Amino acid sequence: MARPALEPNRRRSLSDPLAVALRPPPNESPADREKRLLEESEAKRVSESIDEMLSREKKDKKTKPEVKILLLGQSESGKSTTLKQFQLMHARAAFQADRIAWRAVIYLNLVRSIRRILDTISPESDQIDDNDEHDGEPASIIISARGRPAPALSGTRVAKYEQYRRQLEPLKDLEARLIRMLSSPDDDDDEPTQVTPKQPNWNTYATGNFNRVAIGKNGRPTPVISIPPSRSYDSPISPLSPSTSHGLPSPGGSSNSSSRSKNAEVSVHHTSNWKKHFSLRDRIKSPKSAHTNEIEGWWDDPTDPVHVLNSCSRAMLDLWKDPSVKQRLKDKRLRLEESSGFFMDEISRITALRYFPNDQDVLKARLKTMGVVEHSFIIPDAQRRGVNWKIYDVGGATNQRHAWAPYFEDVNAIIFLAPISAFDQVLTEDPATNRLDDSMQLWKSLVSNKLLANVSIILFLNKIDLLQAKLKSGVRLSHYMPHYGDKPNDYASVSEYFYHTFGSIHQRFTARADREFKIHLTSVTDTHRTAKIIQSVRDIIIKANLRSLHLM
Ligand SMILES: Nc1nc2c(ncn2[C@@H]2O[C@H](COP(=O)(O)OP(=O)(O)OP(=O)(O)O)[C@@H](O)[C@H]2O)c(=O)[nH]1
Ligand SMILES: [Mg+2]
Repeated sequence: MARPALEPNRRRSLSDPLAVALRPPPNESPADREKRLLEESEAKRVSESIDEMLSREKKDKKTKPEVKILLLGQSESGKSTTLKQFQLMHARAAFQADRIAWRAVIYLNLVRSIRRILDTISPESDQIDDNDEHDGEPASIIISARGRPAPALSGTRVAKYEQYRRQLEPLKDLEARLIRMLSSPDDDDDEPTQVTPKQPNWNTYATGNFNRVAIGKNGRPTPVISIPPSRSYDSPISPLSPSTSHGLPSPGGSSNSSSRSKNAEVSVHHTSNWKKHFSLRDRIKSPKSAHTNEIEGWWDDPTDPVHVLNSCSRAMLDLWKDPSVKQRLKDKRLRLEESSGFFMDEISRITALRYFPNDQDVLKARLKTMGVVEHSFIIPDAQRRGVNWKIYDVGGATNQRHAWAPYFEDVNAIIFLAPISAFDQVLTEDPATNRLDDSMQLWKSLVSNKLLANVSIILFLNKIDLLQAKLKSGVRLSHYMPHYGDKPNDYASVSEYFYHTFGSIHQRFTARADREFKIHLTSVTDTHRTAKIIQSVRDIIIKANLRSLHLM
């Protein structure tokens, strides 16, 4: 039998193992040969079209501008709130679709405020003050000097305390239930156990020594989920029980270990699907009716948390309006109005059966971030081309900061938030550290970080509304920052002082003096004001980005 003609590549490279492997069988029939050649030609066509697709994507990626932004700052500085403002501006439909899911968080914020009040006014809290003066310090309590809390005063007794406690007892179970609903079954396992330094050595990441966190996709740390394990709420230490309250509660825990677990802040990672229980999807009969108030919704479901809240509404209002309660909170120096997730002035609206959160409620709702959450937006540039913005919202608590560094490498801009109203507060997770000190240290280490030398930085001196209220109420900055001296204690002088202080830290320590750098005085819960600031941030970032593209 005649030997089939050698394929050209065969002739060239018989010793090539790949060519040998691809060599057709020696006794190939003409029909088999034709079939093989057809298959080979089809495979070649497919392979070429994949190559073409890949190269097109690569080209697209090169030409389609992309901007990466990191939101940084200590816990409760306002990072997630800033992100919500971006969503409001650039993904409004999705933001509004999610509003109903925030109902659970807002309920929980409200219930926790009630518990903080009850714990603070309980007669037992005086014993704790006497025995354990400085433990269990809430984040919003006044501290007497940099770091040391002022002794709490016993003062006024609340005559109706027992009555309030009894009437509000159902909220105890509701709190545990809301936490269970917000958490997913697997979340408990993800409680971060690492003890990390406040200021991780981010530079070690650049030298390849960064091995503290589990590395996930893209070589970045895998995000963690943390919801206080429900067992701490099922434990005999009952959140609302007068006989078991320990110290003053705080929004995120206290230095007292037992109260720390019961007060641990609820935090949910985006992967935990916390929105599912409160979305409208399964409840509305006709989606259209959502706009006409005709929906048959959660208020028809007797198991919905709103019923417990609604039945406790009167007692909540009485508690909050009671002058002896107000005085007691003042004596104990608990300024609840300043704390995260404050809804006490809207009890009637929020506990109404048909309560539907508005935009402002969502901005005020507090849910602590764990890990790093990526959000994408298409934002038009000056030429109306869609630019892909990736914004990373990180957890700011000290045990979360180790996860920031892997994002430093390819980020274009950082929005750093420093809550300047917090000059008289301490970190929830570390009551020995003044919040403003912590913000300044963080700021210094970021601006001097060589990995970030080419990154534009926008500084938000945030919570100016709270700063204004605090100064007006007579709290003196010089009491906490002796450097401030006898300058006027008004908003204009104090905000200028912070503007100058943070600005000069940048000037002295920056890794690159000519980077794009801008400072804004912000109140990121204020939509109108923040929209304007975001617009200017957008312009700065796009300008800096274009410049770097041209330089490349
Ligand atoms: N009054 C007022 N409240 C603010 C401001 N910025 C943020 N908040 C509130 O402060 C709380 C904490 O804000 P978040 O945005 O959750 O803080 P975060 O920086 O994301 O905190 P972590 O996730 O723990 O790192 C929320 O209840 C916000 O509504 C502000 O400028 N003024
Ligand atoms: Mg957050």
